[in-house]
Amino acid sequence: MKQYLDLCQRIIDEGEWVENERTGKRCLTLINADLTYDVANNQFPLITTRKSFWKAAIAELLGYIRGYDNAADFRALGTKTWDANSNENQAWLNNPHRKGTDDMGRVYGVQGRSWRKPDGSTLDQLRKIADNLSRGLDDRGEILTFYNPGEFEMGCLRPCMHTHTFSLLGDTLYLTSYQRSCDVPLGLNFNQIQVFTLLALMAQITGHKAGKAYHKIVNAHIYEDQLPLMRDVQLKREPFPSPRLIINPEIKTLDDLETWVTMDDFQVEGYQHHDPIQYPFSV
Ligand SMILES: Nc1nc(=O)c2c([nH]1)NC[C@@H]1CN(c3ccc(C(=O)N[C@@H](CCC(=O)O)C(=O)O)cc3)CN21
Ligand SMILES: O=c1ccn([C@H]2C[C@H](O)[C@@H](COP(=O)(O)O)O2)c(=O)[nH]1
Repeated sequence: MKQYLDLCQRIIDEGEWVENERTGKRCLTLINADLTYDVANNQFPLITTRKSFWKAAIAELLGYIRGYDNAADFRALGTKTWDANSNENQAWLNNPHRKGTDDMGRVYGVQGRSWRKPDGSTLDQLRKIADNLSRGLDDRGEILTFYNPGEFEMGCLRPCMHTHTFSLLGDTLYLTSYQRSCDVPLGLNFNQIQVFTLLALMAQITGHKAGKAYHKIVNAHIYEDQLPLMRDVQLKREPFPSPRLIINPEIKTLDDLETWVTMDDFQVEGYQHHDPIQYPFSV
């Protein structure tokens, strides 16, 4: 939690104002942030200085793992986070590749589970990683990437957290996740949970201990309409200790994640938090 608050403070102290054409809003912007999560000791990086809707963040991750391309499927899992980008951004609404209401196009999990090869067949990046790690193999290329510049125009948004690299040292699994663009008040609240949970889940289904997760962010920003709430409300609060994430031990394979897992298979213990804060969202 301290590292999150330190990053917010650093953006306020050292950030520079940058115009953003896509949203039409200015952002206070900092380049380069490194966050580390202690998955081995179950220090769940849940924001405590406001109420965090952590189930929505895990639902979003599960949707990526399943390769969903539709905001309705995300809603069925328990998150509305893709409603705006799939249905309210004019550039995407005008895009001939959009297949109708709720379509997100070829983003995130679509690339992760069915990357298109030149011969027309598809590649399942996550299945290959899960299979290798389950056999105790790290080929130094256990990389799940959603970043496919050749298909950017076929999706509603370029992926923000775009690449996850898994590494095996002995019987301990590590994760390094890269993010090109980070809405620190809203997006990072979810992305921290997702990086932590992705490592915890992959360790569990491949039969390894979880080590640390490293989260590398390039452009970390606060939108101008979020700044007063961050500076004058959230940063004035004292954090509480980290809660713990409990994952159903019956989740044992990638197939389990793809078929029967729901948000009921995740619990949080010891979550003390301050009141919610509603940050403005930019589409
Ligand atoms: N501007 C922007 N920021 C983002 O963080 C973001 C995007 N766009 N577009 C794609 C996804 C969607 N994400 C989202 C979208 C909405 C919330 C949000 O509204 N969160 C609220 C409450 C969520 C709830 O009630 O479930 C929050 O207070 O955290 C968070 C992340 C993250 N990403
Ligand atoms: O997982 C996510 C997804 C998105 N965001 C934020 C980062 C930016 O504020 C916007 C995306 O805008 P771009 O113009 O494509 O950079 O969404 C996030 O923080 N986390």
